[in-house]
Amino acid sequence: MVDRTNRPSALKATDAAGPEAQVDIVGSGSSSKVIATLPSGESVEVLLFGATVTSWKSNGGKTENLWLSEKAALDGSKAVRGGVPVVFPVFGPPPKSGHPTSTLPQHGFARTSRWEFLGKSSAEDALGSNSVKLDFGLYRSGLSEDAREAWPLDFGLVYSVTLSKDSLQTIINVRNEGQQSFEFQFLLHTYFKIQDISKVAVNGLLGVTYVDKVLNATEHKQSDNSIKITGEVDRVYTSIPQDTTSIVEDGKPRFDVVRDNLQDTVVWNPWIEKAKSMGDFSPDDDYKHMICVEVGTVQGWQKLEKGEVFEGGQTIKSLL
Ligand SMILES: O=P(O)(O)OC[C@H]1O[C@H](O)[C@H](O)[C@@H](O)[C@@H]1O
Repeated sequence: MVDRTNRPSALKATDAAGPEAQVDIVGSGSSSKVIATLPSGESVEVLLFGATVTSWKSNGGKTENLWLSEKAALDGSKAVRGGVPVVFPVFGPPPKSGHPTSTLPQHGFARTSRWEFLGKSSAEDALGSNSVKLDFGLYRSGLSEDAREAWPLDFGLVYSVTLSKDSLQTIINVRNEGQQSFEFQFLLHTYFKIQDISKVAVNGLLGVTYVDKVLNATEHKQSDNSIKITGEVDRVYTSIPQDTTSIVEDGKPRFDVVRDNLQDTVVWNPWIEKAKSMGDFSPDDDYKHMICVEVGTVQGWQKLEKGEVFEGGQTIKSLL
């Protein structure tokens, strides 16, 4: 784990000799995005709207790892369909009443708020490869009036996106900056790009209890280590002891998703009808080319007292 303060370390250039990552801010207004590229060609793109990672290319920049709908709104008009939307402070539809998140929209406000780019820092790993960390911030002052009214609590989020040669790390740091305690849920709604859903399996959840949202929210225990996707899947796996969930394609490991201080994972594929019914999911049959494996803390609530900090996230490894 990195430091648990809520502010990113001062911008610091690497002491390492050799070229550093290139970081550019492109576009304007709600379409602004930060693009970082390593000297070896790998890259990441983060839209300030939602701090949504919309592209992550590994393998010298040749392999796109994230699925992004052709009709994803990238102009700040709605949450991005694809990439890595950040879900905070509530997952899914909020509780009907009686909770401070009750009047928030599905998946909360983080994915539809404009974040600040706080800066970059560079580092070199043990093998001498460069990596670059981009920090994004969202505070109460940055929320829409609606969100501020719906969730009248004082908080600070710093979201750090670190691009390395074969991995992407995305970590949230949540601080309670107010006088009273608050509760939240958090999830990274990662859309992985895959070649063919019929050849994909999600491994590493054996023995874990899950709620099946397709089967009327019934509770089950995962009895097979290998989950094949042959229809709509929407499952919330909770209290997972294993750190790593793997996406295997054609019998070969494709991605490892390593949880950091997060115990839950949602596995989602909308399949034929649901994909068709979503106006921003395109092309219709691209449910064949994506799988969401979403790490988070969504069972119950994380509680932060005044001044307390929570930190958690994921490291995703592209294994091609
Ligand atoms: O359409 P969205 O609000 O982006 O939600 C997309 C999906 O997110 C999660 O995976 C939930 O478990 C699903 O129930 C939901 O359909």
